[in-house]
Amino acid sequence: MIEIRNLTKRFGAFTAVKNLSFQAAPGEVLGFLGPNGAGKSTTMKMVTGFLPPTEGTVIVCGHDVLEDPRAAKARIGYLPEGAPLYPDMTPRSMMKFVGAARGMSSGRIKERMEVVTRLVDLHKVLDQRIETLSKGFKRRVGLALAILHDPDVLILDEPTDGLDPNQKHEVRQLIRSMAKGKVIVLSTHILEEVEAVCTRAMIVAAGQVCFDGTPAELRGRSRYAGAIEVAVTTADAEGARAAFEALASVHSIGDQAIYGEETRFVLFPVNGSRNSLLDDVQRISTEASWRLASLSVDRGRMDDVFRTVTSEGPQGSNSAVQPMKSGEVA
Ligand SMILES: Nc1ncnc2c1ncn2[C@@H]1O[C@H](COP(=O)(O)OP(=O)(O)OP(=O)(O)O)[C@@H](O)[C@H]1O
Repeated sequence: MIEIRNLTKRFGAFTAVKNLSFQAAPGEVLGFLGPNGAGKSTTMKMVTGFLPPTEGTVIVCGHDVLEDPRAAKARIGYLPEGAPLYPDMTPRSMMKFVGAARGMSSGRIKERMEVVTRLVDLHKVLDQRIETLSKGFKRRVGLALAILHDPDVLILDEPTDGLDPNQKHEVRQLIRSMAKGKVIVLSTHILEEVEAVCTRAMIVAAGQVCFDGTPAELRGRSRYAGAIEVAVTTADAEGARAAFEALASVHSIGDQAIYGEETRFVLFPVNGSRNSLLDDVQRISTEASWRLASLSVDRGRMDDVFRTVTSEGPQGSNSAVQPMKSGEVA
């Protein structure tokens, strides 16, 4: 369990993190999102005891990071941004070095190295100099070092940054496989990553929490959540649009875009009438001279809600997101 109370960090006159409070329990994978400079790394450094807060308290598994740093740090595994490593060492020698620095016995280091090497799949490169490894393997070495002492809390600063899609997939799988019984906090700029890996999403902007909920709740805040996307042949677009506009279940028509032979519309339903809108669209398409090429319900768009949430400011000060009227520009 980690508990963060009223955490603040000031650099001179600039406040990077403002009065941040949250708790995370074992089993939670908390995705920390936010624009550049939001204060994510600064928060992670304070949680791991690498940076003293200006104000506030961090409790890790019952230990105050400032008052009892050794006990707290023994429970934390930290993958810093960029995963700094010693380029001349090999993964094997670096694991031994870090294990010894953490006060682990040689027997325990050996036992954990076997487990960790298997977990992050390092066998092939165990004795290769780190500077000659690919980015993906370097990140795996960073993860191996972070989990070597089997910590209860894992703090991962942009764990998939700079990795190719396959490597991202592997690291995400690894994080998910480690989540049971641990608290994992990871920062990322990739909204899909939060859905793929996290049980909880927290968005910070200008050092303050703007959103705290599940990834599904985050997506659900999008004005597109529940909107209906339809496609018709471009030659029929004008007639179809007029028919959609005439429906009582349509609140407004959003983006209209041409993709090859097809034109797609986003139809926003009048509050509470998504099912009627679905029925209406299907009915008029069978009655009309044109046919639907596709019809789908939008689950909400992460990038859209991220923009809205981060521009609205701290949690509690924001209002519900409303669909726009026809003709308004997204
Ligand atoms: N040592 C420092 N001295 C002065 N300002 C700092 C220091 N460290 C961070 N900052 C500032 O604090 C703010 C928050 O930085 P931080 O690195 O925590 O942001 P971030 O959310 O992790 O950003 P990114 O997504 O770009 O990694 C930034 O404006 C940064 O310039």
